[in-house]
Amino acid sequence: MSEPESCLQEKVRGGTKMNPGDLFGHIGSIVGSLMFIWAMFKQFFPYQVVNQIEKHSQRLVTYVYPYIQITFHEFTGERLMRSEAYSAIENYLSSKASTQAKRLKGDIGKNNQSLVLSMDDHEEVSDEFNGVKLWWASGKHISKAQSTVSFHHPMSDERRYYKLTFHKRNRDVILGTYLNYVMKEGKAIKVKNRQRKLYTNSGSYWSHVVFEHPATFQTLAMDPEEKEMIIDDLITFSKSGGFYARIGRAWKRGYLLYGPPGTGKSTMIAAMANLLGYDLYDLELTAVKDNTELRKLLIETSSKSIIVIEDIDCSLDLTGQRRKKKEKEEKEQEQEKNHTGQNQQGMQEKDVKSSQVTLSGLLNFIDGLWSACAGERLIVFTTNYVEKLDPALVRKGRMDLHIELSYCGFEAFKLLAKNYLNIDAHHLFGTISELLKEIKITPAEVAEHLMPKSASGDAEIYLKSLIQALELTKMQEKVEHGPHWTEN
Ligand SMILES: Nc1ncnc2c1ncn2[C@@H]1O[C@H](COP(=O)(O)OP(=O)(O)OP(=O)(O)O)[C@@H](O)[C@H]1O
Repeated sequence: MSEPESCLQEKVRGGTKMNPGDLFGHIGSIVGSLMFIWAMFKQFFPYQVVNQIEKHSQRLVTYVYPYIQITFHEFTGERLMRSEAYSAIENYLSSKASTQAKRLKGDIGKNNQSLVLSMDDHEEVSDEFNGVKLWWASGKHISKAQSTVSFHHPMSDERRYYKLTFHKRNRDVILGTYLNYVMKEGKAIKVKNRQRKLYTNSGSYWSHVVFEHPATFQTLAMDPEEKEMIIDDLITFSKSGGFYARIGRAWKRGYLLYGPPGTGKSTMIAAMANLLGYDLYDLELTAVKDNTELRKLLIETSSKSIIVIEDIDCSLDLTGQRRKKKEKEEKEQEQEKNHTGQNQQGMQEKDVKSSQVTLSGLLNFIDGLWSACAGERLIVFTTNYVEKLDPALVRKGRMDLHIELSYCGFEAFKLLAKNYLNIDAHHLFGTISELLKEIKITPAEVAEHLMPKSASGDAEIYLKSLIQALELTKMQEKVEHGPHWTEN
């Protein structure tokens, strides 16, 4: 028999297009009818003849219909839950549908921005896996029994399905690997397209909004090599589920971002979330009462998420209880000296005790319980003062990567100029390059100068404004450091 493609050519019968699923279904029903007739009449034939006929008819059936079909229904179970397999297949087929199917269905995606296309009912697309060709057809049953009952819900009696057709010689490949592959890919596409969320905690409860920060690594101004290294690290992490499972470690990674305010720490976190398609949990530690609440919050975070604790040095008494004790003693001495300050003192004490989350509570969670949570998670701490942090918090293994975000260098400036002014070169770049070698300015400040103030603004105006600011800072520093101050 020739390859199935020839059978699968569009057939127009009585004006309706026939897909391979229908075609094979049709052949199947003819074969079924013949079998039925044979069952009725075979008693009139001698035993040997029956044996011979059955042997040959079996061969004939196999010869005529060498394909296997698997149907995946949209709704399954008694409560008609939407099948995960169906939705994974739908996602998997969406890209194939847009290039192959002649009739497509369009819908607005969950992020309300992109149009999502899928194949319309009774359409068909082909696929190839390890050299094996197969076909997916979409279809729908309309239940007649329900159509009168569900008058108010005209769509509720439609049952959609996908039908997979493949040659029986490929059974092992399809059932063994292909279907797993489709499920995995389909779920990955779903994760990529899902609407991501930004969670924040008030006390021990998370609330969320849609996360739509536009930052990407492309727009993040920093040393290009370091940026490449970070992107590599993140992508490697996100693909290393198998590796972490094999070595028996929790699939987590810790990042410490440090640097002065306005150097892009928060922007980088948003870029990380956008790169990996993860949700963001912005954990406000000062709002968490104690370690029990902290544990509850962290356990509730979902897989594929970044948990962020910003300004960790301000959120936690990082030098442990000792400093607290010392402060308390000092305050007590002061209190003894000054009885009139009693009320105020009480209030300050209350502040110190308002959050009883401790460093050890946080570390215990990162090292211990955390490991029991399935799925991948990044934990990111940020600080403006890395030197203030307790070494226990930042030691390797807990914080796998320490990333310094620093003042704006010339490379970072060029990227900002490209982003904000859409220029790659300018005669003032040389002056700026020289000034940036001497003056510390944050990318946030540079961005402020380059931000177009009018629709017709000339790039030169903004670059000159930046040069002015840099020269002013240079003069101020000279004044502050006296006449002997030398530029470094
Ligand atoms: N490296 C950078 N690349 C591009 N834009 C930047 C960068 N750094 C800062 N910016 C701009 O400055 C603004 C403030 O930056 P951001 O909040 O990321 O800094 P930060 O280091 O997190 O500051 P803080 O320590 O005060 O939280 C951002 O909205 C962004 O537009």
